[in-house]
Amino acid sequence: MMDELLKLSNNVICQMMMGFSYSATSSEAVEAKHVAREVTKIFGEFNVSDFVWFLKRLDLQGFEKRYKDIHRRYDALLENVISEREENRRKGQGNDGKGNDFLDLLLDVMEDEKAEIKITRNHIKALILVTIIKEAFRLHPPIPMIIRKSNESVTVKGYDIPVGSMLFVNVWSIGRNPKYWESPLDFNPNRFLEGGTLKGSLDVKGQNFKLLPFGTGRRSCPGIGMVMRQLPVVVASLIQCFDWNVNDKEALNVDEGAGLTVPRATNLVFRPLVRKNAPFIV
Ligand code: HEM
Repeated sequence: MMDELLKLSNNVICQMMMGFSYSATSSEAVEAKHVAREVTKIFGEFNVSDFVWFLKRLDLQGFEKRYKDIHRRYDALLENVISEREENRRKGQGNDGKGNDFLDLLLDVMEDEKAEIKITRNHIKALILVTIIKEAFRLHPPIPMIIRKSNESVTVKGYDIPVGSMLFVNVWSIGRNPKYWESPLDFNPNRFLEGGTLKGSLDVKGQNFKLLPFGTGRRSCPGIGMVMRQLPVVVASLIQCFDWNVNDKEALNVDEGAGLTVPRATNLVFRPLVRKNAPFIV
């Protein structure tokens, strides 16, 4: 995923991470780094209330207070990004107020009273965090095949599948199939906003069979909730704290080699340099 982001090569976190440009101040960079660290920390901590049933309603370790605090601080960072763009749109700076990038597109929909589906600021905050991630999962699902065994004989589209057959569902190929995706090889997070609205917006929870990075059904990935919360934070931190220099342009080739976990065809070797306005290492 990093290599897709690097293709868009820009030093500004939001341009790469979220598909729009925004220059974080150094205090925002520090705050983003602290929030990211707190999220990764809290995920790994043992919560006694998860294991002792009669303690379930008691928050003995103060997790709830911390979750709320992280949420508030995260929200404040995103709020800055959105309100600065709204201010620029009002002043007519940078663009003509019509969707130039992903954030403009979302604001256009939010401001459009006639839009078929209403979106709020909270929708925008959620969307700017997950939509790039979804597109990377479509093109490069970390687990390219899901496997099932038929428990009865069935016929699917004229193919007889006897009971007990091993079935391999090629998630990687579905994500690149032009029958389901327009220009499937283009990296384009906007595709998750069909026609500039949220209509038909896909999630990755296994209900939309053309996008199955976490599988589907009873055996789908139980880690999905954790991944979809942590991944944006981890990727954002890596991008925000470092400039990623690459000497060999060939290393940016995103082709994949053979293997169960879709390894890269060419090794990706970076030289990370700490960014001046984000002087902390995650
Ligand atoms: C980018 C991160 C991840 C991806 C793309 C991913 C994807 C998948 C996929 C495709 C499956 C098979 C689903 C199916 O057969 O329908 C799976 C299963 C599973 N995943 Fe993940 N996973 C990720 C992270 C995690 C994490 C963080 C955890 C644990 C905290 C986890 C735990 C599991 C387990 C236990 C299964 C087996 C479920 C079962 O067989 O019932 N995964 N994952």
